[in-house]
Amino acid sequence: MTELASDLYMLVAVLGLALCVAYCGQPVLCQGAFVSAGAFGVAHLLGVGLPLAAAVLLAVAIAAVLGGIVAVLTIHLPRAHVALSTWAIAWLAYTALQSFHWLSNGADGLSLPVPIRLHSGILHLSFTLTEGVHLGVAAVLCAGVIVALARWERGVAGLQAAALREGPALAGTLGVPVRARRAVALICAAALGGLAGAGIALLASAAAPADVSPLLSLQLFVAALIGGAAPRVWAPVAGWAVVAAIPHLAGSIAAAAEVPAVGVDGVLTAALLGLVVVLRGPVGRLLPIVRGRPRAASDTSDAGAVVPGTLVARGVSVRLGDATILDGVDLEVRPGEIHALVGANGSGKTTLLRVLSGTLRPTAGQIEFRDADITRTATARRVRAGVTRTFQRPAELPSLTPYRQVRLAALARGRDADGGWALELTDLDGHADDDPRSLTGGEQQLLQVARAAATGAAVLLLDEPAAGMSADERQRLRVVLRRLTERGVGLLLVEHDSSLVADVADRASLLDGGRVVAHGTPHEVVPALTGSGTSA
Ligand SMILES: Nc1ncnc2c1ncn2[C@@H]1O[C@H](COP(=O)(O)OP(=O)(O)OP(=O)(O)O)[C@@H](O)[C@H]1O
Repeated sequence: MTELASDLYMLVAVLGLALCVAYCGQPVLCQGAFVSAGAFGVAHLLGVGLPLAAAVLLAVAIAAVLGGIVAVLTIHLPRAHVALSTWAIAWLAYTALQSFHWLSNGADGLSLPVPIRLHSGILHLSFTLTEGVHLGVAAVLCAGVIVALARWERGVAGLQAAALREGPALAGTLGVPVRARRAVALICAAALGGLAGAGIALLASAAAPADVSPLLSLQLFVAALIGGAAPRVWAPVAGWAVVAAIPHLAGSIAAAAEVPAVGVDGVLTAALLGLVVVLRGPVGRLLPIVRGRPRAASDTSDAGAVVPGTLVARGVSVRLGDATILDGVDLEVRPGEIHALVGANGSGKTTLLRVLSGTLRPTAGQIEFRDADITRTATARRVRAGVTRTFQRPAELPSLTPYRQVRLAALARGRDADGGWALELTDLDGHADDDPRSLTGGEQQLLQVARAAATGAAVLLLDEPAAGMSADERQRLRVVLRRLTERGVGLLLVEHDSSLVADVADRASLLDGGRVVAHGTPHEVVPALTGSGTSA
Protein backbone atom coordinates (compact mmCIF):
# COMPACT_ATOMS: atom_id res chain seq x y z
CA MET A 1 0.00 0.00 0.00
CA THR A 2 2.88 2.36 0.86
CA GLU A 3 4.44 1.79 -2.54
CA LEU A 4 1.20 2.49 -4.40
CA ALA A 5 0.64 5.69 -2.42
CA SER A 6 4.23 6.75 -3.12
CA ASP A 7 3.80 6.04 -6.85
CA LEU A 8 0.57 8.03 -6.92
CA TYR A 9 2.24 11.00 -5.23
CA MET A 10 5.03 10.79 -7.79
CA LEU A 11 2.42 10.69 -10.58
CA VAL A 12 1.35 14.16 -9.41
CA ALA A 13 4.93 15.33 -10.05
CA VAL A 14 4.89 13.64 -13.48
CA LEU A 15 1.59 15.27 -14.46
CA GLY A 16 2.94 18.66 -13.40
CA LEU A 17 6.10 18.13 -15.41
CA ALA A 18 4.04 17.02 -18.43
CA LEU A 19 2.71 20.60 -18.55
CA CYS A 20 6.22 21.79 -19.41
CA VAL A 21 7.62 18.82 -21.30
CA ALA A 22 4.73 17.24 -23.20
CA TYR A 23 2.42 20.23 -23.61
CA CYS A 24 4.70 23.27 -23.87
CA GLY A 25 7.75 21.47 -25.34
CA GLN A 26 10.17 22.62 -22.62
CA PRO A 27 12.69 19.89 -21.74
CA VAL A 28 12.87 20.53 -17.99
CA LEU A 29 15.20 18.06 -16.28
CA CYS A 30 15.11 19.23 -12.66
CA GLN A 31 11.70 18.10 -11.40
CA GLY A 32 13.52 15.99 -8.77
CA ALA A 33 14.90 19.23 -7.31
CA PHE A 34 11.35 20.56 -6.84
CA VAL A 35 10.30 17.25 -5.29
CA SER A 36 13.20 17.59 -2.84
CA ALA A 37 12.17 21.18 -2.03
CA GLY A 38 8.74 19.85 -1.02
CA ALA A 39 10.15 16.90 0.93
CA PHE A 40 12.86 18.76 2.87
CA GLY A 41 10.67 21.85 3.15
CA VAL A 42 7.88 20.00 4.92
CA ALA A 43 10.39 18.15 7.15
CA HIS A 44 12.00 21.41 8.30
CA LEU A 45 8.71 23.22 8.75
CA LEU A 46 7.18 20.43 10.82
CA GLY A 47 10.43 20.37 12.75
CA VAL A 48 9.98 24.01 13.79
CA GLY A 49 6.47 23.23 14.99
CA LEU A 50 4.27 24.44 12.11
CA PRO A 51 0.87 22.72 11.82
CA LEU A 52 0.70 20.10 9.06
CA ALA A 53 -1.47 22.03 6.58
CA ALA A 54 0.64 25.19 6.91
CA ALA A 55 3.86 23.19 6.53
CA VAL A 56 2.64 21.50 3.33
CA LEU A 57 1.36 24.76 1.82
CA LEU A 58 4.58 26.57 2.62
CA ALA A 59 6.71 23.72 1.22
CA VAL A 60 4.68 23.84 -2.01
CA ALA A 61 5.12 27.62 -2.12
CA ILE A 62 8.90 27.23 -1.71
CA ALA A 63 8.97 24.77 -4.63
CA ALA A 64 6.87 27.18 -6.73
CA VAL A 65 9.24 30.08 -5.98
CA LEU A 66 12.18 27.89 -6.99
CA GLY A 67 10.25 27.08 -10.18
CA GLY A 68 9.87 30.82 -10.77
CA ILE A 69 13.62 31.34 -10.35
CA VAL A 70 14.41 28.49 -12.77
CA ALA A 71 11.88 30.01 -15.21
CA VAL A 72 13.59 33.41 -15.09
CA LEU A 73 16.93 31.71 -15.75
CA THR A 74 15.81 29.48 -18.61
CA ILE A 75 12.65 30.60 -20.48
CA HIS A 76 14.57 32.69 -23.01
CA LEU A 77 16.96 29.84 -23.86
CA PRO A 78 16.77 27.44 -26.83
CA ARG A 79 15.47 23.98 -25.94
CA ALA A 80 18.86 22.23 -25.85
CA HIS A 81 20.15 24.86 -23.43
CA VAL A 82 17.03 24.48 -21.24
CA ALA A 83 17.71 20.74 -21.00
CA LEU A 84 21.37 21.24 -20.10
CA SER A 85 20.83 24.04 -17.61
CA THR A 86 17.94 22.31 -15.79
CA TRP A 87 19.97 19.09 -15.66
CA ALA A 88 22.77 21.13 -14.05
CA ILE A 89 20.23 22.53 -11.56
CA ALA A 90 19.17 18.96 -10.66
CA TRP A 91 22.80 18.12 -9.87
CA LEU A 92 23.35 21.38 -7.97
CA ALA A 93 20.32 20.71 -5.77
CA TYR A 94 21.47 17.16 -5.07
CA THR A 95 25.03 18.31 -4.31
CA ALA A 96 23.70 21.02 -1.98
CA LEU A 97 21.61 18.45 -0.10
CA GLN A 98 24.64 16.23 0.34
CA SER A 99 27.05 19.03 1.23
CA PHE A 100 25.06 21.19 3.66
CA HIS A 101 24.38 19.26 6.83
CA TRP A 102 21.92 21.89 8.13
CA LEU A 103 19.82 21.41 5.00
CA SER A 104 19.47 17.66 4.94
CA ASN A 105 21.29 16.16 7.92
CA GLY A 106 23.76 14.68 5.43
CA ALA A 107 23.22 11.33 3.74
CA ASP A 108 21.00 10.15 6.64
CA GLY A 109 18.38 12.75 5.81
CA LEU A 110 15.72 14.21 8.09
CA SER A 111 13.17 12.27 10.13
CA LEU A 112 9.62 13.54 10.47
CA PRO A 113 7.66 13.24 13.75
CA VAL A 114 5.66 9.98 13.97
CA PRO A 115 2.72 9.59 14.01
CA ILE A 116 1.77 12.66 11.98
CA ARG A 117 -1.63 13.97 13.00
CA LEU A 118 -3.87 16.42 11.18
CA HIS A 119 -5.91 18.56 13.53
CA SER A 120 -8.49 21.19 12.65
CA GLY A 121 -9.97 23.15 15.54
CA ILE A 122 -12.51 24.81 13.22
CA LEU A 123 -13.82 21.53 11.77
CA HIS A 124 -13.34 19.67 15.08
CA LEU A 125 -11.43 17.12 13.06
CA SER A 126 -8.38 15.16 14.10
CA PHE A 127 -6.91 12.08 12.50
CA THR A 128 -3.63 10.29 11.98
CA LEU A 129 -2.01 10.10 8.55
CA THR A 130 -2.00 6.33 8.10
CA GLU A 131 -0.97 4.57 4.88
CA GLY A 132 -4.64 4.24 3.96
CA VAL A 133 -5.19 7.99 4.37
CA HIS A 134 -2.12 8.70 2.23
CA LEU A 135 -3.42 6.36 -0.46
CA GLY A 136 -6.76 8.17 -0.48
CA VAL A 137 -5.16 11.63 -0.52
CA ALA A 138 -2.71 10.67 -3.30
CA ALA A 139 -5.52 9.15 -5.40
CA VAL A 140 -7.70 12.26 -4.97
CA LEU A 141 -4.77 14.54 -5.87
CA CYS A 142 -4.03 12.50 -9.01
CA ALA A 143 -7.67 12.51 -10.05
CA GLY A 144 -7.94 16.26 -9.45
CA VAL A 145 -4.80 17.04 -11.47
CA ILE A 146 -5.87 14.71 -14.32
CA VAL A 147 -9.30 16.35 -14.55
CA ALA A 148 -7.77 19.85 -14.43
CA LEU A 149 -5.18 18.92 -17.07
CA ALA A 150 -7.83 17.40 -19.37
CA ARG A 151 -9.99 20.55 -19.09
CA TRP A 152 -6.96 22.76 -19.67
CA GLU A 153 -5.92 20.67 -22.68
CA ARG A 154 -9.37 20.95 -24.30
CA GLY A 155 -9.58 24.70 -23.74
CA VAL A 156 -7.83 27.67 -25.31
CA ALA A 157 -4.75 27.22 -23.11
CA GLY A 158 -4.26 23.81 -24.76
CA LEU A 159 -4.26 25.52 -28.16
CA GLN A 160 -1.61 27.97 -27.04
CA ALA A 161 0.45 25.12 -25.59
CA ALA A 162 0.33 23.32 -28.96
CA ALA A 163 1.78 26.43 -30.60
CA LEU A 164 4.54 26.66 -27.96
CA ARG A 165 5.37 23.00 -28.52
CA GLU A 166 5.17 22.79 -32.30
CA GLY A 167 6.22 26.25 -33.43
CA PRO A 168 7.65 28.56 -30.76
CA ALA A 169 8.69 31.15 -33.39
CA LEU A 170 5.22 30.97 -34.95
CA ALA A 171 3.50 31.19 -31.54
CA GLY A 172 4.74 34.74 -30.98
CA THR A 173 3.41 35.86 -34.38
CA LEU A 174 -0.02 34.52 -33.40
CA GLY A 175 -0.02 36.64 -30.25
CA VAL A 176 0.91 33.91 -27.76
CA PRO A 177 3.02 35.42 -24.94
CA VAL A 178 5.63 32.67 -25.20
CA ARG A 179 7.79 33.45 -22.16
CA ALA A 180 4.87 34.13 -19.82
CA ARG A 181 3.15 30.85 -20.76
CA ARG A 182 6.39 28.90 -20.31
CA ALA A 183 7.01 30.51 -16.93
CA VAL A 184 3.51 29.69 -15.68
CA ALA A 185 3.89 26.07 -16.83
CA LEU A 186 7.22 25.76 -15.01
CA ILE A 187 5.87 27.29 -11.79
CA CYS A 188 2.85 24.92 -11.84
CA ALA A 189 5.15 21.96 -12.51
CA ALA A 190 7.40 22.96 -9.61
CA ALA A 191 4.44 23.42 -7.24
CA LEU A 192 3.06 19.97 -8.12
CA GLY A 193 6.58 18.52 -7.75
CA GLY A 194 6.78 20.14 -4.30
CA LEU A 195 3.36 18.73 -3.37
CA ALA A 196 4.47 15.26 -4.43
CA GLY A 197 7.68 15.60 -2.41
CA ALA A 198 5.80 16.72 0.71
CA GLY A 199 3.38 13.78 0.37
CA ILE A 200 6.19 11.25 -0.04
CA ALA A 201 8.16 12.63 2.92
CA LEU A 202 5.06 12.49 5.13
CA LEU A 203 4.34 8.94 3.94
CA ALA A 204 7.89 7.74 4.63
CA SER A 205 8.29 9.93 7.73
CA ALA A 206 11.66 10.84 6.29
CA ALA A 207 13.40 12.89 3.60
CA ALA A 208 16.76 11.62 2.35
CA PRO A 209 19.00 13.02 -0.44
CA ALA A 210 19.35 9.55 -2.02
CA ASP A 211 15.59 9.52 -2.75
CA VAL A 212 15.75 12.71 -4.81
CA SER A 213 18.92 12.18 -6.84
CA PRO A 214 19.20 13.45 -10.45
CA LEU A 215 18.17 9.94 -11.54
CA LEU A 216 14.70 10.76 -10.20
CA SER A 217 14.66 13.93 -12.36
CA LEU A 218 15.58 11.83 -15.38
CA GLN A 219 12.89 9.23 -14.64
CA LEU A 220 10.21 11.90 -14.18
CA PHE A 221 11.34 13.50 -17.44
CA VAL A 222 11.11 10.21 -19.36
CA ALA A 223 7.62 9.56 -17.95
CA ALA A 224 6.48 13.06 -18.98
CA LEU A 225 8.09 12.74 -22.41
CA ILE A 226 6.19 9.60 -23.35
CA GLY A 227 3.48 10.72 -25.71
CA GLY A 228 4.96 14.22 -25.89
CA ALA A 229 4.73 14.30 -29.69
CA ALA A 230 0.93 14.41 -29.46
CA PRO A 231 0.12 14.75 -25.78
CA ARG A 232 -3.05 13.44 -24.23
CA VAL A 233 -3.64 13.44 -20.51
CA TRP A 234 -3.32 9.65 -20.33
CA ALA A 235 0.18 9.70 -21.84
CA PRO A 236 2.08 10.80 -18.70
CA VAL A 237 -0.01 8.34 -16.64
CA ALA A 238 1.06 5.51 -18.96
CA GLY A 239 4.60 6.92 -18.93
CA TRP A 240 4.82 6.80 -15.16
CA ALA A 241 3.36 3.27 -15.10
CA VAL A 242 6.30 2.18 -17.27
CA VAL A 243 8.97 4.22 -15.47
CA ALA A 244 7.80 3.22 -11.97
CA ALA A 245 8.42 -0.42 -12.91
CA ILE A 246 12.10 0.26 -13.68
CA PRO A 247 13.42 0.09 -10.06
CA HIS A 248 11.69 -3.27 -9.55
CA LEU A 249 13.12 -4.65 -12.78
CA ALA A 250 16.53 -3.16 -11.93
CA GLY A 251 16.39 -4.82 -8.48
CA SER A 252 15.73 -8.26 -9.99
CA ILE A 253 18.46 -7.87 -12.64
CA ALA A 254 20.95 -6.52 -10.08
CA ALA A 255 20.26 -9.43 -7.68
CA ALA A 256 20.69 -12.01 -10.44
CA ALA A 257 23.84 -10.37 -11.85
CA GLU A 258 25.20 -9.35 -8.43
CA VAL A 259 25.76 -5.72 -9.49
CA PRO A 260 24.59 -2.47 -7.81
CA ALA A 261 20.86 -1.85 -8.42
CA VAL A 262 21.30 1.91 -8.86
CA GLY A 263 23.62 1.33 -11.85
CA VAL A 264 21.10 -1.00 -13.54
CA ASP A 265 18.34 1.54 -12.72
CA GLY A 266 20.31 4.29 -14.49
CA VAL A 267 21.10 2.16 -17.55
CA LEU A 268 17.46 1.06 -17.94
CA THR A 269 16.25 4.68 -17.59
CA ALA A 270 18.75 5.91 -20.19
CA ALA A 271 17.76 3.08 -22.56
CA LEU A 272 14.07 3.96 -22.16
CA LEU A 273 14.85 7.64 -22.78
CA GLY A 274 16.65 6.70 -26.02
CA LEU A 275 13.71 4.55 -27.11
CA VAL A 276 11.17 7.30 -26.36
CA VAL A 277 13.22 9.94 -28.21
CA VAL A 278 13.51 7.68 -31.29
CA LEU A 279 9.86 6.59 -31.30
CA ARG A 280 7.93 9.70 -30.25
CA GLY A 281 8.07 11.31 -33.71
CA PRO A 282 6.79 8.29 -35.68
CA VAL A 283 4.26 7.35 -32.96
CA GLY A 284 3.05 10.95 -32.75
CA ARG A 285 2.39 10.96 -36.50
CA LEU A 286 0.27 7.82 -36.16
CA LEU A 287 -1.97 9.28 -33.45
CA PRO A 288 -5.18 10.89 -34.71
CA ILE A 289 -5.35 14.66 -34.25
CA VAL A 290 -7.95 16.21 -31.96
CA ARG A 291 -10.87 17.44 -34.07
CA GLY A 292 -13.13 18.67 -31.26
CA ARG A 293 -13.77 22.40 -31.32
CA PRO A 294 -12.74 24.37 -28.24
CA ARG A 295 -15.52 26.26 -26.48
CA ALA A 296 -17.62 28.01 -29.13
CA ALA A 297 -17.00 31.72 -29.37
CA SER A 298 -19.90 33.72 -28.01
CA ASP A 299 -19.87 36.36 -30.74
CA THR A 300 -18.82 35.82 -34.31
CA SER A 301 -20.82 38.69 -35.76
CA ASP A 302 -17.89 41.11 -36.07
CA ALA A 303 -16.11 38.56 -38.32
CA GLY A 304 -12.74 40.02 -37.46
CA ALA A 305 -13.41 43.69 -38.19
CA VAL A 306 -10.11 45.53 -38.66
CA VAL A 307 -9.10 48.86 -37.15
CA PRO A 308 -6.88 50.26 -39.94
CA GLY A 309 -3.36 51.48 -39.16
CA THR A 310 -0.20 52.57 -40.97
CA LEU A 311 3.13 50.86 -40.30
CA VAL A 312 6.23 52.98 -40.85
CA ALA A 313 9.92 52.07 -40.84
CA ARG A 314 12.28 55.05 -40.44
CA GLY A 315 15.99 54.71 -41.11
CA VAL A 316 16.07 51.05 -40.07
CA SER A 317 19.55 49.53 -39.99
CA VAL A 318 20.60 46.05 -38.90
CA ARG A 319 24.20 45.04 -38.37
CA LEU A 320 25.00 41.43 -37.47
CA GLY A 321 28.65 41.09 -36.54
CA ASP A 322 30.62 42.97 -39.19
CA ALA A 323 27.91 42.63 -41.84
CA THR A 324 25.40 45.39 -42.59
CA ILE A 325 22.17 43.57 -43.47
CA LEU A 326 19.89 46.61 -43.62
CA ASP A 327 21.04 50.17 -44.12
CA GLY A 328 18.72 53.11 -43.40
CA VAL A 329 15.52 51.56 -44.76
CA ASP A 330 12.44 53.81 -44.98
CA LEU A 331 9.12 52.19 -45.82
CA GLU A 332 5.39 52.67 -45.24
CA VAL A 333 2.54 50.13 -45.31
CA ARG A 334 -0.80 51.93 -45.55
CA PRO A 335 -4.32 50.61 -44.83
CA GLY A 336 -5.96 48.84 -47.77
CA GLU A 337 -2.74 48.91 -49.84
CA ILE A 338 -0.40 46.22 -51.04
CA HIS A 339 3.22 47.29 -50.84
CA ALA A 340 5.51 44.84 -52.60
CA LEU A 341 9.04 44.37 -51.30
CA VAL A 342 11.25 42.97 -54.03
CA GLY A 343 14.95 42.27 -54.41
CA ALA A 344 17.48 39.56 -55.15
CA ASN A 345 18.12 36.67 -52.76
CA GLY A 346 20.01 37.91 -49.73
CA SER A 347 19.06 41.58 -50.23
CA GLY A 348 17.51 41.73 -46.74
CA LYS A 349 13.76 41.27 -47.30
CA THR A 350 13.20 38.63 -44.60
CA THR A 351 15.41 40.56 -42.19
CA LEU A 352 13.21 43.62 -42.65
CA LEU A 353 10.12 41.50 -41.97
CA ARG A 354 11.75 40.22 -38.77
CA VAL A 355 12.44 43.78 -37.65
CA LEU A 356 8.91 44.94 -38.49
CA SER A 357 7.33 41.96 -36.69
CA GLY A 358 9.50 42.31 -33.60
CA THR A 359 11.65 39.17 -33.69
CA LEU A 360 14.80 41.21 -34.41
CA ARG A 361 15.78 44.56 -32.86
CA PRO A 362 17.19 47.07 -35.36
CA THR A 363 20.64 48.47 -34.63
CA ALA A 364 19.33 51.91 -35.57
CA GLY A 365 16.07 53.46 -36.70
CA GLN A 366 12.47 53.30 -35.57
CA ILE A 367 9.26 51.35 -36.23
CA GLU A 368 5.97 53.19 -35.79
CA PHE A 369 2.43 51.87 -35.92
CA ARG A 370 -0.59 54.15 -35.66
CA ASP A 371 1.91 56.92 -34.80
CA ALA A 372 3.23 55.05 -31.74
CA ASP A 373 6.84 53.92 -31.46
CA ILE A 374 6.81 50.10 -31.34
CA THR A 375 10.52 49.53 -31.96
CA ARG A 376 10.96 47.81 -28.60
CA THR A 377 7.54 46.13 -28.44
CA ALA A 378 7.74 42.33 -28.20
CA THR A 379 6.32 40.18 -31.02
CA ALA A 380 3.18 38.94 -29.23
CA ARG A 381 2.27 42.46 -28.05
CA ARG A 382 2.89 43.76 -31.57
CA VAL A 383 0.40 41.19 -32.87
CA ARG A 384 -2.22 42.32 -30.39
CA ALA A 385 -1.46 45.92 -31.42
CA GLY A 386 -2.13 44.94 -35.07
CA VAL A 387 1.04 43.80 -36.89
CA THR A 388 1.99 40.21 -37.70
CA ARG A 389 3.90 38.19 -40.28
CA THR A 390 3.93 34.87 -42.11
CA PHE A 391 6.96 32.71 -42.87
CA GLN A 392 8.72 31.81 -46.10
CA ARG A 393 8.20 28.10 -45.42
CA PRO A 394 4.76 27.32 -44.02
CA ALA A 395 5.24 26.80 -40.28
CA GLU A 396 3.01 23.84 -39.51
CA LEU A 397 1.04 23.12 -36.37
CA PRO A 398 0.49 19.43 -37.18
CA SER A 399 -1.70 18.59 -34.19
CA LEU A 400 -4.24 21.39 -34.80
CA THR A 401 -6.96 21.31 -37.45
CA PRO A 402 -7.15 24.46 -39.61
CA TYR A 403 -10.16 25.60 -37.55
CA ARG A 404 -8.25 25.18 -34.29
CA GLN A 405 -5.31 27.08 -35.81
CA VAL A 406 -7.37 30.14 -36.71
CA ARG A 407 -9.19 29.92 -33.37
CA LEU A 408 -5.77 30.02 -31.68
CA ALA A 409 -4.78 33.06 -33.75
CA ALA A 410 -8.09 34.78 -32.96
CA LEU A 411 -7.25 34.62 -29.23
CA ALA A 412 -5.02 37.63 -29.94
CA ARG A 413 -8.31 39.59 -30.22
CA GLY A 414 -9.87 38.15 -27.08
CA ARG A 415 -10.89 34.82 -25.54
CA ASP A 416 -14.24 34.77 -27.31
CA ALA A 417 -13.04 35.82 -30.75
CA ASP A 418 -13.59 33.19 -33.42
CA GLY A 419 -11.32 32.86 -36.46
CA GLY A 420 -13.67 30.78 -38.61
CA TRP A 421 -14.24 33.76 -40.94
CA ALA A 422 -10.54 33.71 -41.88
CA LEU A 423 -10.97 30.20 -43.32
CA GLU A 424 -13.88 31.45 -45.45
CA LEU A 425 -11.80 34.43 -46.55
CA THR A 426 -9.05 32.08 -47.78
CA ASP A 427 -11.50 29.51 -49.23
CA LEU A 428 -10.28 26.92 -46.74
CA ASP A 429 -13.61 26.48 -44.92
CA GLY A 430 -14.02 23.09 -46.61
CA HIS A 431 -10.85 21.95 -44.82
CA ALA A 432 -11.77 23.33 -41.37
CA ASP A 433 -11.60 19.96 -39.58
CA ASP A 434 -9.05 18.23 -41.82
CA ASP A 435 -5.66 16.96 -40.74
CA PRO A 436 -3.43 19.98 -41.64
CA ARG A 437 -0.78 17.60 -42.98
CA SER A 438 -3.22 16.60 -45.74
CA LEU A 439 -3.28 20.15 -47.20
CA THR A 440 -1.28 20.91 -50.35
CA GLY A 441 1.75 23.22 -50.10
CA GLY A 442 -0.34 26.05 -51.56
CA GLU A 443 -3.20 25.45 -49.12
CA GLN A 444 -0.73 25.53 -46.26
CA GLN A 445 0.47 28.92 -47.49
CA LEU A 446 -3.15 30.10 -47.56
CA LEU A 447 -3.60 28.71 -44.05
CA GLN A 448 -0.67 30.89 -42.95
CA VAL A 449 -2.47 33.91 -44.39
CA ALA A 450 -5.73 32.80 -42.70
CA ARG A 451 -3.98 32.50 -39.34
CA ALA A 452 -2.33 35.88 -39.67
CA ALA A 453 -5.63 37.49 -40.69
CA ALA A 454 -7.48 35.79 -37.82
CA THR A 455 -5.30 37.68 -35.31
CA GLY A 456 -7.23 40.76 -36.46
CA ALA A 457 -3.97 42.49 -37.43
CA ALA A 458 -4.29 45.62 -39.56
CA VAL A 459 -0.93 45.01 -41.22
CA LEU A 460 0.18 41.62 -42.51
CA LEU A 461 3.77 41.02 -43.55
CA LEU A 462 3.66 38.15 -46.04
CA ASP A 463 6.94 36.39 -46.81
CA GLU A 464 6.68 34.82 -50.28
CA PRO A 465 3.12 33.51 -49.87
CA ALA A 466 3.03 32.23 -53.49
CA ALA A 467 6.07 29.97 -53.03
CA GLY A 468 5.17 26.39 -53.95
CA MET A 469 1.73 27.36 -55.31
CA SER A 470 0.21 26.03 -58.52
CA ALA A 471 -1.18 28.49 -61.10
CA ASP A 472 -4.70 27.91 -59.72
CA GLU A 473 -3.57 28.51 -56.17
CA ARG A 474 -1.79 31.72 -57.23
CA GLN A 475 -5.09 32.88 -58.67
CA ARG A 476 -6.78 32.04 -55.37
CA LEU A 477 -4.07 34.00 -53.56
CA ARG A 478 -4.73 37.08 -55.74
CA VAL A 479 -8.41 36.94 -54.72
CA VAL A 480 -7.53 36.48 -51.05
CA LEU A 481 -5.14 39.45 -51.07
CA ARG A 482 -7.84 41.60 -52.67
CA ARG A 483 -10.37 40.52 -50.04
CA LEU A 484 -7.92 41.49 -47.31
CA THR A 485 -7.29 44.96 -48.70
CA GLU A 486 -11.04 45.49 -49.11
CA ARG A 487 -11.30 44.95 -45.35
CA GLY A 488 -8.77 47.75 -44.82
CA VAL A 489 -5.78 45.51 -44.11
CA GLY A 490 -2.39 46.80 -45.27
CA LEU A 491 -0.07 44.19 -46.78
CA LEU A 492 3.68 44.12 -47.17
CA LEU A 493 4.24 41.46 -49.79
CA VAL A 494 7.69 39.92 -50.22
CA GLU A 495 7.46 38.19 -53.58
CA HIS A 496 9.70 36.99 -56.42
CA ASP A 497 6.79 36.43 -58.85
CA SER A 498 6.84 39.73 -60.77
CA SER A 499 3.56 39.06 -62.59
CA LEU A 500 1.81 38.58 -59.23
CA VAL A 501 3.40 41.80 -57.96
CA ALA A 502 2.34 43.66 -61.11
CA ASP A 503 -1.23 42.36 -60.75
CA VAL A 504 -1.85 43.08 -57.09
CA ALA A 505 0.63 45.63 -55.71
CA ASP A 506 -0.19 49.33 -55.40
CA ARG A 507 3.41 50.28 -54.65
CA ALA A 508 6.78 48.58 -54.57
CA SER A 509 10.20 49.04 -53.01
CA LEU A 510 13.36 47.43 -54.35
CA LEU A 511 15.98 46.31 -51.85
CA ASP A 512 19.58 45.86 -52.90
CA GLY A 513 22.32 45.06 -50.42
CA GLY A 514 20.09 46.15 -47.53
CA ARG A 515 19.22 49.56 -49.03
CA VAL A 516 16.00 50.69 -50.70
CA VAL A 517 17.29 51.62 -54.15
CA ALA A 518 13.95 52.25 -55.86
CA HIS A 519 10.44 53.08 -54.81
CA GLY A 520 7.30 53.62 -56.90
CA THR A 521 4.66 51.66 -58.82
CA PRO A 522 5.50 48.01 -59.59
CA HIS A 523 6.11 48.90 -63.26
CA GLU A 524 8.59 51.60 -62.24
CA VAL A 525 10.43 49.47 -59.71
CA VAL A 526 10.40 45.72 -60.44
CA PRO A 527 13.38 44.90 -62.70
CA ALA A 528 11.53 42.16 -64.63
CA LEU A 529 8.74 44.66 -65.44
CA THR A 530 10.95 47.63 -66.24
CA GLY A 531 12.87 45.37 -68.59
CA SER A 532 16.13 46.87 -67.32
CA GLY A 533 17.84 47.53 -64.03
CA THR A 534 16.17 49.84 -61.54
CA SER A 535 14.47 53.17 -61.62
CA ALA A 536 14.33 55.56 -58.72
N1 LIG B 1 21.51 35.71 -38.32
C1 LIG B 1 22.28 36.15 -39.33
N2 LIG B 1 23.60 36.34 -39.15
C2 LIG B 1 24.39 36.79 -40.18
N3 LIG B 1 23.91 37.09 -41.39
C3 LIG B 1 22.62 36.90 -41.63
C4 LIG B 1 21.72 36.42 -40.62
N4 LIG B 1 20.46 36.35 -41.15
C5 LIG B 1 20.59 36.74 -42.43
N5 LIG B 1 21.87 37.07 -42.72
C6 LIG B 1 22.37 37.56 -43.99
O1 LIG B 1 21.65 38.73 -44.29
C7 LIG B 1 21.43 38.83 -45.69
C8 LIG B 1 19.94 39.07 -45.94
O2 LIG B 1 19.22 37.89 -45.60
P1 LIG B 1 17.64 37.81 -45.80
O3 LIG B 1 17.21 36.44 -45.43
O4 LIG B 1 17.01 38.94 -45.11
O5 LIG B 1 17.55 38.01 -47.38
P2 LIG B 1 16.29 37.85 -48.32
O6 LIG B 1 16.27 39.05 -49.20
O7 LIG B 1 15.07 37.58 -47.54
O8 LIG B 1 16.70 36.56 -49.16
P3 LIG B 1 15.74 35.42 -49.81
O9 LIG B 1 15.02 36.07 -50.94
O10 LIG B 1 16.71 34.38 -50.25
O11 LIG B 1 14.85 34.97 -48.73
C9 LIG B 1 21.96 37.56 -46.31
O12 LIG B 1 23.23 37.81 -46.86
C10 LIG B 1 22.08 36.61 -45.16
O13 LIG B 1 23.14 35.71 -45.36
